[in-house]
Amino acid sequence: MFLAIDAGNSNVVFALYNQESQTWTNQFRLETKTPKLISQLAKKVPVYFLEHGLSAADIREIGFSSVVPEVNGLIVDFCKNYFGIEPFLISPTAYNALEVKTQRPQEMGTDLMCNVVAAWDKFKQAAIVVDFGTALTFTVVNDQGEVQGVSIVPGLRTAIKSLFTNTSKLPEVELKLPESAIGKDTIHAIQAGILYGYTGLVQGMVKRIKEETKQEYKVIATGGLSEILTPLEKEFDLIDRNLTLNGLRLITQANQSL
Ligand SMILES: Nc1ncnc2c1ncn2[C@@H]1O[C@H](COP(=O)(O)OP(=O)(O)O)[C@@H](O)[C@H]1O
Ligand SMILES: CC(C)(COP(=O)(O)O)[C@@H](O)C(=O)NCCC(=O)O
Ligand SMILES: [K+]
Repeated sequence: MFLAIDAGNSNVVFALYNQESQTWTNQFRLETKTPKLISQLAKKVPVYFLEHGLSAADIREIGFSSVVPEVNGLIVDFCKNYFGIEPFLISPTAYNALEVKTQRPQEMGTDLMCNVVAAWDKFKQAAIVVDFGTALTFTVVNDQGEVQGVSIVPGLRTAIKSLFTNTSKLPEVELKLPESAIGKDTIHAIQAGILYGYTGLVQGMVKRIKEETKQEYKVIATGGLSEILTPLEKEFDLIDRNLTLNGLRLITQANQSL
């Protein structure tokens, strides 16, 4: 089995891929925060394997994407100790098939690179990948398979947290779309502002990118919060939570023989 490890700013996702059935068979998340991650790696991973009838020896190869360099050492050491495997750490330039046409290709988050590699593999067309993670990102690939660049705003939960931490009276609210854009109490006011506001933000960004580049795109959503903004459903050609994992697999595959 192939193991994909995707370290984002909120969660480290572990996902197991069965090459014979070509499916992701198992998936679990740990919290990225470092003190918690150390104990979670040591406890939750072995327990998960045990509970699901899996053995560390089932894992033949590991692909690792991280946008949180602080945790890389911990995860690499864990992989060496528990699986006896040195993971393949993805870099933004690890996938030669897609050229990164930005000023500093090395700066681009490897999760975003995984996203566009998976999008290109699926559609072979110009695409905008919208990733609803800790950050909300738009990554653009043109019809030649060239990565054009990225736009970044605070993610939905990050935006709600920032209101809560920067004000005296605003609570942290649930990510739930209210019926009206006009709030009738504080909780609804925040939900209305964030959820309808972000709906407009995503629509506006997609429109702006299309206008600037005079091109049509497949628009693909991914990330843990990709299904919260239900009014956006018609904007997306595809919502695929496994997009990053699929890209991680394709990049690892292109670099080593799976
Ligand atoms: N299956 C899920 N259901 C609900 N919330 C989720 C789920 N998966 C992730 N989330 C939440 O979505 C947010 C973004 O997650 P994710 O896309 O994994 O972010 P990152 O890549 O930045 O770690 C986090 O707050 C996470 O807890
Ligand atoms: C933009 C991101 C913070 C998104 O991270 P995530 O929300 O998945 O945790 C990450 O891809 C990152 O740190 N990128 C580096 C900057 C760049 O892509 O240009
Ligand atoms: K991510």
